[in-house]
Amino acid sequence: MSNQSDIKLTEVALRDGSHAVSHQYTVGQVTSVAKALNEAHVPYIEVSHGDGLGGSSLQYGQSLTDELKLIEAAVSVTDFSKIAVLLLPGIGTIEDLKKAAGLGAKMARVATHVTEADVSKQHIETAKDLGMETVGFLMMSHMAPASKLVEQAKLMENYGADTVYVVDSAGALLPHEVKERIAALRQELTVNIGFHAHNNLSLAMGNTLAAIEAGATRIDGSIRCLGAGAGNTQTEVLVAVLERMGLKTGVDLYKMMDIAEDIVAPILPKPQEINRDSLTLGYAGVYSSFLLHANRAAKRFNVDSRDILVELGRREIIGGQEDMIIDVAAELAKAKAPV
Ligand SMILES: C[C@H](O)CC(=O)C(=O)O
Ligand SMILES: [Mn+2]
Repeated sequence: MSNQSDIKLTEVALRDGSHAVSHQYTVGQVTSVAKALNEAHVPYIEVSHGDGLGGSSLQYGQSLTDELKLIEAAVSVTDFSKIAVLLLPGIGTIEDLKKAAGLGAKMARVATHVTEADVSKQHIETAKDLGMETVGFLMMSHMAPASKLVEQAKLMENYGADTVYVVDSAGALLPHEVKERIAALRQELTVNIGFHAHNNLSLAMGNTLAAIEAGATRIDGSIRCLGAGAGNTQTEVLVAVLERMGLKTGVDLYKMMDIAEDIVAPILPKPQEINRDSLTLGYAGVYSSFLLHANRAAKRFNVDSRDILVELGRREIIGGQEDMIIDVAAELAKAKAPV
């Protein structure tokens, strides 16, 4: 196991978890969660629409509250934790980034599909100019071999990313595949390497430990598993596991347990669990944030959401192609209609 004792956690419930609450976060909820996470000394708290800045739309899901208000609220109650924002070029813009920085966001995480890192250049460079810490976030990392990931990660490193993440958006990676990817990045890059898991195959914790063993020092978690699909690596559990391993996070375990139980659990519309739909995301290799949309399409077209997800996986549909969920559901409905 790595002898690194400085694992820096980013809590993503107020961003990735936005999918799980159908993008309905209120200022009150974000304020109470961010304030408590700050008191627990979580280094980074990500706040944005689930699909990043500018994500509120019919295509990605409309937010109840303007995300800039949520960012402002989180910044106003944090004096230890740094507020991070996610930006997917093409969904969010440089202007969105400037507004978030103006409100006090200190970290920009620029996310692209695993083979499209070149579109992150101007966003990473602008974030640097704004004085933000920068992260390159390579989504759907199961869709590319380690050699491709290295090539793409190097682009982000050259643009000025301080950290590059392997992002298992579908929760489809197996531990040996995580290890191979992180080890390759660790060998070829000089910047920090991070890992973001989804628990759809119940592998988020195992994969996270594999990533740490291979050299990752920046890890994402969602408290009470409040993330897309079956959620991410459960942050409070990770803090406990790392402490048992002698790896320091600086995060207060008891406080995290209390936040999970007393503040986050009451926010959840239903407990975060691996059910037939989230399991299918991991099994079929589908972007976790598609779950909400696939469920809605399944109801609308009276088809099995698993069939939609498996077909999306077969077609290798990726983030940004959410309109294909409706197409696939309509096609499945047509195929099963009596002639
Ligand atoms: C926009 C995505 O939801 C980012 C993410 O958390 C992932 O790919 O996983
Ligand atoms: Mn995610």
